[in-house]
Amino acid sequence: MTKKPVVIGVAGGTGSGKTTVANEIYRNFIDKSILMIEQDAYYKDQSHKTMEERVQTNYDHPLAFDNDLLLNHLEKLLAYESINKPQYDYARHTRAEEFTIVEPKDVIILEGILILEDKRLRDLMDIKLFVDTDADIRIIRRLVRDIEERGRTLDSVITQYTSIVRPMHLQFIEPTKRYADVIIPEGGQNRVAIDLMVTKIRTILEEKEIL
Ligand SMILES: Nc1ncnc2c1ncn2[C@@H]1O[C@H](COP(=O)(O)OP(=O)(O)O)[C@@H](O)[C@H]1O
Ligand SMILES: Nc1ccn([C@@H]2O[C@H](COP(=O)(O)O)[C@@H](O)[C@H]2O)c(=O)n1
Repeated sequence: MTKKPVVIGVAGGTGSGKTTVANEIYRNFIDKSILMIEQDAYYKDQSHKTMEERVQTNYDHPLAFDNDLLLNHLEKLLAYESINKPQYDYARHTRAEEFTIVEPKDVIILEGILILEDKRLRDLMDIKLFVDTDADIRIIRRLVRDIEERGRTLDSVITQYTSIVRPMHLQFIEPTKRYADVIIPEGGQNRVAIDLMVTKIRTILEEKEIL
């Protein structure tokens, strides 16, 4: 059997706990070969646009992402080739000049709001997870995070959430739950779900004769 990495997709709404879940899984394999790819790193480059134009972008629509590049990078990692992963700057709403060189690993965690929306990405995943957290909790988490870490103001988070994030979530993100193999309520605090996932990933690695 040809050796091929295991791909775990972690989807869910903004603030649902995707990154926390992905980090928890990652932590359990730190001794093994594991890497993380954030779909956010593949937001389309907007360096040619003015700041005023960038602020108007709908970042919760499938077309905001360069999924062709993401797909190309995943295919390389699946062939055990390294990639130059883009870096994203939330405050400037565009890609940074620098790249991160990512070396191939046996387990790939792909995390992002719309990773289950694109069939090409879904088809590469061995396990598809959807982190399901109530909208009121998600907006509270997002408010705190975006102001502390992503350079946004209270006003901009509220306006963006009501006019774009919420409607896009209902139209594009929530419906992808149907593609998930496992729905994880409450994200990173859900120890049972994390442990089950880690066990399942180990089983797949054994089946693929990677472990
Ligand atoms: N179960 C939890 N309880 C409290 N805070 C949490 C929990 N899960 C995540 N957070 C916090 O909420 C914010 C968003 O979580 P994160 O995992 O980044 O979500 P996502 O990647 O889905 O946007 C972060 O600041 C994180 O520390
Ligand atoms: N320039 C940007 C780019 C993205 N966003 C928001 O990020 C959210 C996705 O990231 P999570 O970690 O929350 O999953 C998404 O809802 C975008 O609205 C942004 O505000 N500005």
